[in-house]
Amino acid sequence: MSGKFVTFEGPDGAGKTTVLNRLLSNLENKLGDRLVTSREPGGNNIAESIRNVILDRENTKMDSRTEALLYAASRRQNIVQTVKPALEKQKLVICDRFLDSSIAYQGGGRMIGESLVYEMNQFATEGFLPDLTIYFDIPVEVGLQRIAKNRKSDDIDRLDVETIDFHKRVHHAYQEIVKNNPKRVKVVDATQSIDDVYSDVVSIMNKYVKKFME
Ligand SMILES: Nc1ncnc2c1ncn2[C@@H]1O[C@H](COP(=O)(O)OP(=O)(O)O)[C@@H](O)[C@H]1O
Ligand SMILES: Cc1cn([C@H]2C[C@H](O)[C@@H](COP(=O)(O)OP(=O)(O)O)O2)c(=O)[nH]c1=O
Repeated sequence: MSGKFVTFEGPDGAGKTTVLNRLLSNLENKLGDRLVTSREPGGNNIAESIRNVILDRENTKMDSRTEALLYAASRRQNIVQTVKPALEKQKLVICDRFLDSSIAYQGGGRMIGESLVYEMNQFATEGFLPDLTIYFDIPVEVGLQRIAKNRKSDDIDRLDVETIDFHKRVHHAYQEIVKNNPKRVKVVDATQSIDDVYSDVVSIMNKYVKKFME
């Protein structure tokens, strides 16, 4: 497979979606159908159906391990149906969140434990990892303030109502992922202006997935 698989990671409110949308609209012109985008949970019909179950505000009784399994199921479908077929056709695949989100949110946030969540996900991923992960680094409070400032109340999902401690555990788990995967995970300072974050992301892409950026 000589395509490239790039994932965006970070706490809620870090600005991933904002920067990703800008990047994608620029890359679409250049790459056309050599660019494939996805997101987790979701990315195709089956995985989007799983997403709706996970994020449904009515599902207050969802057990942490049920949730972790559903994320892994969505991931499996994303890999098999969307990501790998595109990589086999030498495309660039950019995905909003991937395995690191499960390690951080279910492993850290929900306290299942990072290594247990990692092990469980091996069934879904068979060891498959991104070529490059761009991590949006931001203090928990700043991310949450951004969300609070900009979101309408009917836009709030089950995970947005988690406690500050939950988000701090997620953040801490992400820091560990960054520390333990220096080759794969590149960090951007997400507290900067949108323009500066965007330009840092483009610099990283220019360096690590050069052939799609020229
Ligand atoms: N660099 C930035 N500075 C200030 N506000 C930002 C920045 N990036 C994003 N935002 C705003 O913060 C909110 C969350 O951004 P979003 O891109 O949805 O984050 P994420 O997808 O990481 O959860 C949005 O309302 C967005 O307009
Ligand atoms: C992929 C994934 C996401 N999540 C969470 C992180 C987000 O809060 C939520 C996805 O919702 P989404 O609205 O896509 O959030 P964002 O714009 O911040 O990416 O799901 C997990 O808890 N585990 C996972 O494995």
